[in-house]
Amino acid sequence: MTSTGSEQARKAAEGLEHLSGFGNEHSSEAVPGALPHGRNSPQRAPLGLYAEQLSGTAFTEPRHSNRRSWLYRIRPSAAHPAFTRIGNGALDSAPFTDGLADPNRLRWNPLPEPAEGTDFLAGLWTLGGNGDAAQRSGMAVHLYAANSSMTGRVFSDSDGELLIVPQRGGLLLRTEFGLLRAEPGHVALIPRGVRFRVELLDESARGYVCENYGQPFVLPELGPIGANGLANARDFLAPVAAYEDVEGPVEVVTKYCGNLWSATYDHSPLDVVAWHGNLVPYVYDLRRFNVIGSISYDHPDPSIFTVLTSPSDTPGLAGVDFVVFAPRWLVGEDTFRPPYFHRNVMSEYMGLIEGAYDAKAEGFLPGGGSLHNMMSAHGPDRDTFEKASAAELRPQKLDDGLAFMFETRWPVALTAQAARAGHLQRGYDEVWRGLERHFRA
Ligand SMILES: O=C(O)Cc1cc(O)ccc1O
Ligand SMILES: [Fe+2]
Repeated sequence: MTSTGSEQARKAAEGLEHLSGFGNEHSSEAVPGALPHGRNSPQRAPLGLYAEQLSGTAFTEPRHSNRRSWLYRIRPSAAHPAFTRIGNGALDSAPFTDGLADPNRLRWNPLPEPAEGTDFLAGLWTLGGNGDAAQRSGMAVHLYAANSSMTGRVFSDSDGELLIVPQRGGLLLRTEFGLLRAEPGHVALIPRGVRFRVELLDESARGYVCENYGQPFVLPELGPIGANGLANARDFLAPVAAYEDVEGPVEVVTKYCGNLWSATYDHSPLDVVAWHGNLVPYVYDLRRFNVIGSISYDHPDPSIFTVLTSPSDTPGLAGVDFVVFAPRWLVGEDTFRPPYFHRNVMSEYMGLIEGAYDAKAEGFLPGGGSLHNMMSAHGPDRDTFEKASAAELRPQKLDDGLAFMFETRWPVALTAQAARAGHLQRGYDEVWRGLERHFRA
């Protein structure tokens, strides 16, 4: 990418304004008077704009989960030519019919550096997933590695919302709703169907994407925790309206039931001058997460670190949870403090944004990832087990890492490229070898 490109993006990303609050009814206008008052679709929308509704849930879903926004735009989205199929590159979708759900513990190094000129969309690489995109259930795990901003094209995903987890390099997301900045340590969410362009704020960028085909992510219930805690609603930031008034060819790529389709519009579809509603893209700084843990004994289950959850029809059972392991104090008395040994009915994909993770002494790298599929036995590696079993238990600050997990209700089937990847670690099982027997009857 040219340095001018990232300079422009950096300038645009400076001092962005936001609207705060998860799930709020927001409204924003880039030009005063662009939003109609008292109604959504007046006979003539202000300033000659077109009114358009974008829904994220069925019209008839209960109020508390209903999502939609009204967009006031230069041209209606309907004004476009036919889409035609293009190659999917390394992007794949559920159902992963050739995919194998592997009972082995698996771990990958970071993706290899991409070829020169790879943008976010071209740099998406699917590891695996579950469910079925066309059934709006399940999820996919993708990684991305890019060294170029998207230019002359925008992307939208009809199959699900995209939770983007930058690990290296900041991103400027130019969306239909306005601009968002996502740096490593932040997450960004793009709702299903929202058009956006990713520009790089640094020389290169890489990270993770959870594509959620299921119900939109919400904040988890807090139960006995009370009215506050975990991710606080006001820390979720939506953009203010900002539009492109660009006439000329713009490629719009959409992912639709697993395949990429492209159409060349004669204008930019990022032409929304004003909008209101509760279906919005947003960013969240993971360092704002209010970490709750044990102040007596035992290691709590990591559900206590849930940032966002995509509910299923069964109460408490998530299609996918997004969980963060953020800096925190460990004070448990007579407690094995790192993650315990376990076999979990849910499947766990973990990534590392920076530093190290407390269950793995070595080999779990920033930008890499591990998959501990349903019922696979895992937990601390040998070195971590030995150290933590012998440690003197003083209050200890864990502040050298930021890890996360996509935890999903169904096993993750691998793509062939993930199963055969050169960056798949061989011999991951070794980290649990040599766990000695200590039993004395
Ligand atoms: O496997 C992991 O490292 C994730 C995890 C962390 C933890 O603290 C408890 C259970 C669990 O699955
Ligand atoms: Fe686990």
